[in-house]
Order: sequence, then structure tokens, then C-alpha cells
Amino acid sequence: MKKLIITIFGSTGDLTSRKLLPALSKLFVEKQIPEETLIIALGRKEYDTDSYLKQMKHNSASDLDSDILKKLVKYLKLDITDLKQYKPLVDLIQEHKDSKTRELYYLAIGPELFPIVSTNINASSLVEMGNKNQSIIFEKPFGHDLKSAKEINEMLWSCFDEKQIYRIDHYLGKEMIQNIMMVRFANRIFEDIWHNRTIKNVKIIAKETDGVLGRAGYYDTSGALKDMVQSHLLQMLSLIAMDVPLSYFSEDVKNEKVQVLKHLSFDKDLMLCGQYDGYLEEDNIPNDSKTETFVFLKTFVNTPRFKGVPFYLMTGKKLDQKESVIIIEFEETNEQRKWDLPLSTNKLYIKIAPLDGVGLILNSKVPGLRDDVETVELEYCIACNAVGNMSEAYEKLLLDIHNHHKTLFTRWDEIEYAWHFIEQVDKDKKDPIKYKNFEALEEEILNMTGEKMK
Ligand SMILES: NC(=O)C1=CN([C@@H]2O[C@H](COP(=O)(O)OP(=O)(O)OC[C@H]3O[C@@H](n4cnc5c(N)ncnc54)[C@H](OP(=O)(O)O)[C@@H]3O)[C@@H](O)[C@H]2O)C=CC1
Ligand SMILES: O=C1O[C@H](COP(=O)(O)O)[C@@H](O)[C@H](O)[C@H]1O
Repeated sequence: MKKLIITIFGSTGDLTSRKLLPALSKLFVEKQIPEETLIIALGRKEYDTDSYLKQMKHNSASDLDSDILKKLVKYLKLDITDLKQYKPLVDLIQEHKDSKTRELYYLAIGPELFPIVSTNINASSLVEMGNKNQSIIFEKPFGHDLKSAKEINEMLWSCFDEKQIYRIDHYLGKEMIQNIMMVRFANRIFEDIWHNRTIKNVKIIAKETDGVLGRAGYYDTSGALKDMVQSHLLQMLSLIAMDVPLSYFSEDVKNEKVQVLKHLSFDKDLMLCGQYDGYLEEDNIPNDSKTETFVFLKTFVNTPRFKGVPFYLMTGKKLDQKESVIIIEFEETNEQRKWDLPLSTNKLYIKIAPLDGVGLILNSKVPGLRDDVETVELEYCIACNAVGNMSEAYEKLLLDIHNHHKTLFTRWDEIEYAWHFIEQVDKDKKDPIKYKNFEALEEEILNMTGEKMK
């Protein structure tokens, strides 16, 4: 295998300690990345490599394997916004690389730093436009609105070729989200009924129990709509609602996802924003903040396949449980309507967290002599059946970048249309109501829509 050099900008942050370093050390142990891998961790803080790794182990709250990482990581103190400080980085990379080395430049920083850091990477000639061995990786959020996202993108295109750019949405690396296309298109029973004549509604839910944790500064300028819906929820929606792609190659799949994102609308009277009790007392949150930590939206995908079907989107922090799930509810049959029996509608659960899997809700006769009916679930738990450990989203994404596979990364027009939609919603957003727990929100949604979000 070729040599690999990964340079992390923002290496002292939460993402690097909790996600990137654990994923990279696992890929290394499993020999998925080369024996000759060098991870260059850039930061402003006064560390040497040992003290940096000690701090990362402390921050990660997981069993980060320092022995493995010591072999791979080199910490370099450098202010990434200052081009004059790039020389030691350029020299270090030159020392290690040969003509075939795979080079990844990972921007684990907020979008406000993307332009300056990209400019510096370009100006210091770390990345040469069009060089296939060099890739540059951007975290979400990609901008904070449509205008800033466009500016960032135009700037990137002036420095790099699109083939070199990877825009991350880590939900796309999750096992069950990767599995959506397989479930839909490789199963006759689903693909033939995947339209508005049989699907009654779709619910896309991402609930969290944590609050803003240490990310208050960023979160308060974003809120649930921009932090979660703009990226993760709209990505899930587009995979559920898209038409059959011409092929499963990256560009064909993205073309279909974009068609969904282009045709979104929402019901402005059926939107609910909430803010958890205690949010205003969190460190670094202004005491008059109106930022929503919960959002519920009724949206529509105005394509021939899905016209008229509500897609309910819901996400929030400090809720009753950590759960990400997509629920597809089917229409009743004529017989179901006619029979005087306590029947349930069929539902397909696409379970993303805490355990990946699929569940199908059916009506069934109670076994034995009675004629009663019961609701049963056919369940397939991927995690319970996986051989070996399930890979974390970031392992899969990093490996795909290493191997030049772009399907699980977002193309610019997906981001553009997603922002376009979010901006329309944002204009109609009302002040959030306070919530102590999920029950009150659930009740409110039931009153507004007649729907239970489960
Ligand atoms: N954390 C997560 O779970 C997730 C994060 N993301 C995204 O990943 C990105 C990073 O997130 P996260 O790690 O949580 O953020 P943090 O705030 O924890 O870390 C940001 C990093 O940027 C560095 N930085 C900021 N300004 C400079 C500068 N001028 N020069 C050098 N370094 C600088 C900080 O260094 P210093 O310590 O010196 O300030 C720190 O290492 C964000 O875009 C976020 O939205 C996406 C999904 C999940
Ligand atoms: O991107 C983000 O995602 C996390 C939730 O991710 P998950 O994999 O734990 O479901 C969210 O907490 C964070 O606010 C957001 O920026």
C-alpha cells in the first residue's frame, strides 16, 4: 500500500479526540490503512506529541490506544490561520512523502475558518490543483447560510478540483443509512410500494439526551434547524424519497438526491420550535437567546412519486432518549378499513441509533383458539448479527476517502438546495417554547397533526 499522510487542522478539538483519532487507530490496527501512516496534528496549544496524546486520551472518554497512536501521530504547534507559520508543516510533509503518497488534509474546524485555511493550504502549495493523490476534507456545517456556503464553495473551486474535495455528513457513514438503498432497491416488496399510493407518511427522527455540551458558542448561532435538519435529516429524507438512480455510482445517486432537495416545501403552520429548560443557564449562552434546541416540521416532497405524502422531521436535544429512526407508515388496505378489528397500519422502521436495523410492523392472528388480532414486529438487528465490531461512521468515511470513493459525501448542489430550503423555513420560524421533557412536545405535535412521533 502507498504511504498515507493525514494532516488534521483543528486537532485539539472534540471531533478529533472523540471520532477521528479512534477511527484512525482502528483502521490502522485492522490494516485498512498503510503501515506507513503519519498523522500530523496541528494546533495552537503548547504540546509535544506525548502531552498532546495524553490530553486527547483524557478528552476522548474512550479507551484511545495511545501506544498505537504514538507510532502514528506527530503534533505540530501552528496557528493554521497564519500562512507564515506553514513552513515546518510543508517541510515535514516533504520529508515523508514520495511521488505515490496519499495525502489527506482534514479541516476539523468551524466553517468560518474554511476560507482562510484553504487559502493557506493553497498558497503554501501543500495541495496542487487536480493532484489525485491529494484530498481535502470539510466537516459540516458547510457555511451558516446559503450565501456563506456559496462563498466557501466558490473559494474552494478556485483552489481545488471538485474530485479532491470531500464534504462530510457523518450520518452517511452510519451502517443503516448506507443500507437504505439496499433495503429499498434490492427488495421487490419495498420498491414496488415506495410511492404516494401506498405510503401514508414518513417520520424522520433524531433525538438526543445530551444538551449543547461544550459547543455552546457554535450551537447558539446555529440551532437545531441548521445543525441537524440542514444536513443529517435532509440527507436521510433524500435517500428515502429519491427515484431509482440510473446506476449506483456516486454521481447518479447524487443526481436523484438533488431532485428531492429541489422539490421540498413545508407547512409553515405546522412547525414547532422548542428550547430546553436550563439552556439559558449553560456557559456562553446569552440569557435572552431564542435559539431552538428542538424543531418539528411537516414537509412535502413535490415529485410524482411522493406528492402529497407528509414527511415529518423532528430533532432535538435533552429529550427522553438517544434515538435516530425513520418510520415509513403505509396506507390501510380496503379490507383493513372494512373489518371491525383493532388493526394497526404497517410500518417499516429504519433504525439508525442506538442499534442499527430494520423492523416491520404487521397484523397477525393471536396463536391458539381465539380469533383475536395482535400487532407484531419482525425485527432484524444488524449490530446483533454483525461479525466482529461494527464500524463507526468515521472509520467508513475515512477509509472511503483513502480509497477515493465519493458516494457517501455530499456534492455542492445537495448542500446548495438544502440551504435554500432551510432559509425558507428559517424565515417562518417562531420563538421556541420552553420544554422540560419530551412528553409536552409530543402532546403538542399530536394536537397539531394528529400524529404520534413513534
Ligand atoms: N464534535 C463533533 O462531534 C462534531 C463536529 N463536527 C464539526 O467538526 C468541526 C470541528 O468540531 P469540534 O472538534 O467539535 O470543534 P472544537 O471547537 O472542539 O474544535 C475546534 C478546533 O479548531 C481549532 N482552532 C480554532 N481556531 C483556530 C486557529 N485560529 N488556529 C488553530 N486552530 C484553531 C481549535 O484549536 P484550539 O484548541 O487552539 O482553540 C480546535 O482544535 C466543526 O465544524 C463541527 O461542526 C461535525 C459533526 C460532529
Ligand atoms: O452533527 C451533529 O451531530 C450530532 C449527533 O450525531 P450522532 O451521530 O450522535 O447522532 C449532534 O449532537 C451535533 O449537535 C451535530 O452538530
